[in-house]
Formats: sequence, C-alpha cells, structure tokens
Amino acid sequence: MAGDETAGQETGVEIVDAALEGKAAELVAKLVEDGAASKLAAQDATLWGPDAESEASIRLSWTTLHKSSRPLIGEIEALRTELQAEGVDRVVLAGMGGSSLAPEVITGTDQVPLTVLDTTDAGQVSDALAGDLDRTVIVVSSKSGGTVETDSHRRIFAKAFSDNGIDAASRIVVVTDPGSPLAELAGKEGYRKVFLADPNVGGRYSALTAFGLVPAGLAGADVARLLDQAALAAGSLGTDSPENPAVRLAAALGAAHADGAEKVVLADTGSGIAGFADWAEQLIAESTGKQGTGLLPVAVEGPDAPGFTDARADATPVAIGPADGNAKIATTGSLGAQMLLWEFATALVGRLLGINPFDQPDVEAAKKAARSLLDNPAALEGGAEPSSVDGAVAVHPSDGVTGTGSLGEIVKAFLGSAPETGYIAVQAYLDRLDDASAALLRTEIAKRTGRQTTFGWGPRFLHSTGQYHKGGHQNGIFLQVTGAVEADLAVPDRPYTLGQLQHAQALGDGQVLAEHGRPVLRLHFTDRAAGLAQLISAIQEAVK
Ligand SMILES: O=P(O)(O)OC[C@H]1O[C@](O)(CO)[C@@H](O)[C@@H]1O
Repeated sequence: MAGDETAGQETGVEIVDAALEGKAAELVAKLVEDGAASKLAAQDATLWGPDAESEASIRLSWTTLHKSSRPLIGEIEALRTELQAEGVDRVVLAGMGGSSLAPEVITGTDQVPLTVLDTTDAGQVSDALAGDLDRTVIVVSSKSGGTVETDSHRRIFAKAFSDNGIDAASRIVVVTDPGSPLAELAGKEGYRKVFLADPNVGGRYSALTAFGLVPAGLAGADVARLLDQAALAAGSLGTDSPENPAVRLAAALGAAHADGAEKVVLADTGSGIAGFADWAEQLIAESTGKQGTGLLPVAVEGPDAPGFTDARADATPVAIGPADGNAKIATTGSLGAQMLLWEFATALVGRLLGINPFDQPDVEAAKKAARSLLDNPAALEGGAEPSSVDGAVAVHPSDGVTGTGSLGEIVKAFLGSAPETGYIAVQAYLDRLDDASAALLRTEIAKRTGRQTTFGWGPRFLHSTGQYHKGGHQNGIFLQVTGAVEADLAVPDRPYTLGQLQHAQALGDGQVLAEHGRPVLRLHFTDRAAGLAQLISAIQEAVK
C-alpha cells in the first residue's frame, strides 16, 4: 500500500510554527492533566459535558476498531473470491458522506478501481450504469438505511440489472446498521450479503468499520494492512503524554482557533495518500461546525495553492505529509494511522471548543427543505425566473444579493461582499467527473479575493461541510452552481427524477442558508461547458 512509508513509526505531528507551538503548550498540558486521551481511548462519554453524554455513549466504539474489525477481513476476502469466480470484478459504491469518503481514499491510495456514487447528477450516474453490468456488484452503504441519494442509486441499479437479464439481488451487497430499513429490505429481497456495521460508531468515524472496509476490500484494497497501520498508532494516541500526536494536533488547532484561526487549510505535501483532505473535511466540519463555532476545513490543491501560501490570521495551513511551504502544522504517517490520528484529534478539539463532536444538528434542515420541494413540484419549478441571463448563465440571487448587470458585475459584487475574515463556499451541483474543471473555480476565486474559499460537489458536501455552513460561524457567502440536465434518469417507484432531486437539493440548501441570513448566488448553466468557461473568464476579468 502506498502511503505506509512510516508504518512502524506510527504517526507524527509537527507544530512547525514556533509561536503556535508556544500557545498550544498550555492546552497540551491541560489535556494531559485531564487524562483526556486515555479517557477517550477507554470510550469515556463524559468528556464533552453532560449535554453530549447520551450521544457520546453510543458513538465511541471507533477507538478500538483496529481490533474489533479484524473478523471482517476474512468475510470480505471470501466474498471477493466468490464474486471473482463468477466474473464479477467491477465494484460500484452507493453511499453518502461517511459511507463513501473513506473507501474512496483507501482505494485511491491503493490504486484500485472503485466507482463511487455520491451524486444525484443524472449524467454521472448514467456513466456508471454504462459500465459493464455483467461484471458489476453494487455495494449499497447507509448507516441509517434511509438516505435518499443512496436509496435512489439502489433502485436505479436494481432496475438496470433486471433490464439486462441479471439477477439484481445477487449483485447487491449491503452495509448498514442492525435494524435499519435497509437491513430489513435486504432480508426481504434476498440481497447477496448484508454486512451489519457497529452501530456505536457515527458515519464520519466509520472508516475502519464495514463502511470503509467492505467496499474498499471488495475492490481489492489491502484493508488488513489499513487496520495494522491504525493498530500501530493506537497506543500512542490513547496515552496522556505531551508527545501524543493527537493531543498536540488538537491543542494546536484549539489554540489557533482561540486566536481567530477558525479555518484549517489542508494540503497534501507528499503523504502518499490520495485525497485525505476530502475525507478529513467531513470529520472536521460535521464534528465541530455547530453552535456558531467550529473549524472550517479548506481542502486545497497543494502547498502552492492560494489559501495555503497566503493564509491570513483566520486560517491555519496544515500539511498532510512532511512540512512544506507555509505549513504551520504537519501530520505524517500511513493512511490508517492518520485516520485514527485525526479522529482522536477532532474528538479532543470538540472538548476544547465545548461542543458535542458526535451530532450534526444542522444537516437535517437541508434534507427537509429538499423533501418539501420534491413534494411540491410547483415550488420546485416556480421561482425559477432568473433575475438576469448572460449567455449560458442564468442568475438566481437570494434576497439582498445583486442579480442584475453583466455576469462580471454580478460576480464582482457578490465576491466583494465576503467579509474580510469570512469565507466563500463554491457548491457545484454538477458531474464531478465530466465537469471536473469546475473545481478551478476555487483556485480562481481564492487567488483573486484573498478570502478562504472552499469547493464542494453537491450533494456530497451537504453530508460534510454542509453542517458547518449552517451550524458554524455565520460568515460565509455561498456560490451555487447548477447545470442543465441533458438526459434525466427516473428513480424507479419514486415520483421524481434524479435531475429533480438534484435541483431540489440545491434549492433546498439555498433556502436554508438564506434563512440563516447568508448571501446565496445561484448561477445556472444552461450549457454546462459554455457556462463554466464564461464564469471563469468573468471572474478573471472582473476580480483582479
Ligand atoms: O450512512 P447514511 O445514514 O446514509 O448517512 C450518510 C451521511 O449522512 C450524514 O448523516 C449527514 O447527512 C453523515 O453524517 C453520514 O455520513
């Protein structure tokens, strides 16, 4: 496995910035004195105060997964061998947030193919369907068993298998919590295999449960080694010592936060891990972004990227890998070790910030708004009149946001409204493979505005940074990008199409953000490629 150069050396945290190290020292001492790390390792639910205790008491089994998940390895291997003997070697994963982010990083790091569906983009799902179905197994992963995106993918694939004369039940593998509606359905339908995950682990801490291991292992990743890597790190992470990397990381992030650095800018500096920041983003944002506070993760392209090189006092640049460039902190180690490191550190940050790191109280609001739009097609289609149209871009501003003039003027006014120490969130409800170049928007905006800028693919980010957007410090502005759907896909036995679901998710989240008083500008591309090119040049010309 790439990324395990330091296997045997556990994991390390270097606080590169001397001033930050000095400020962190007090918090390090406090965490050590409180015995926080050993209590966390021992799954003590009292660490976050009485209000968090009942939730924490059913959320802490992740600290020992490197041991408790071992029996899964054989089961996964047996299923993989069985499927391969039948010529089934293409793995598709349907899952949102914690149910897909870890397997994506694990397989990316091991360089084995896994098709991840965490989208409602009809084009992207159609492309996944166009793969060789004869050789395909779909892993349907959902803790709750009720996530609408995942349920839609299951329905679409089940129908496609049947339409192609393939026994759908034999090609559907389920990962879910015991007793979930999906577990029940799987039993009823006779799906190939059901892996029941440990229910005492929340989605974003579930990398080393069946949620991370089953899809990654079926795809061919070395998941036993991943557990070995975590096991090597576990001892030091649970020790009450000023050398404990998780204590050091939590203290440094906590001290930076106390000083106004509420953003954590994550850049890979040669860790050998593929896309660690995309996974860490959910862990940090959903765990800490609540009660008007938290840490906002900003995943950037590398140590030379805007946001990292020019980070101001409101952000801490963190290297995933060796210290490089402007990094104030660097975290090193293999993938399994770094996952456990960041989980421990995030839970400890929760204690330092006085929040419950195991709930996600504001995620539900966007889901609810999307549901009510889907129930009311008139509302979904109505209000669709743009305030203006410039070429392939139709403009939909929230109240108080400028929506007339040329695209350049609109964008300039909008980006200029981001508070000095606020942030700009780009939310692209597009195809993250075919429209991948939309990610350029982050770089262009960050470079030109000097504001911390995040980029998220909708609806995937709704299960990640979406919590912070609504629950964290309310100083963000939100640029939504949506696009025309060329060939929509019906969701079998549901009254909506994927395109409608995607549209409802964008509008629903936009509504909730606007209700929070946040500025939202939705730019709809009537032609995706042309609209994107137009937007990028409008930004380049208007914001110098
Ligand atoms: O695994 P599930 O229940 O489908 O949930 C997916 C994701 O949705 C969330 O609940 C938030 O929307 C995440 O915490 C979780 O990882």
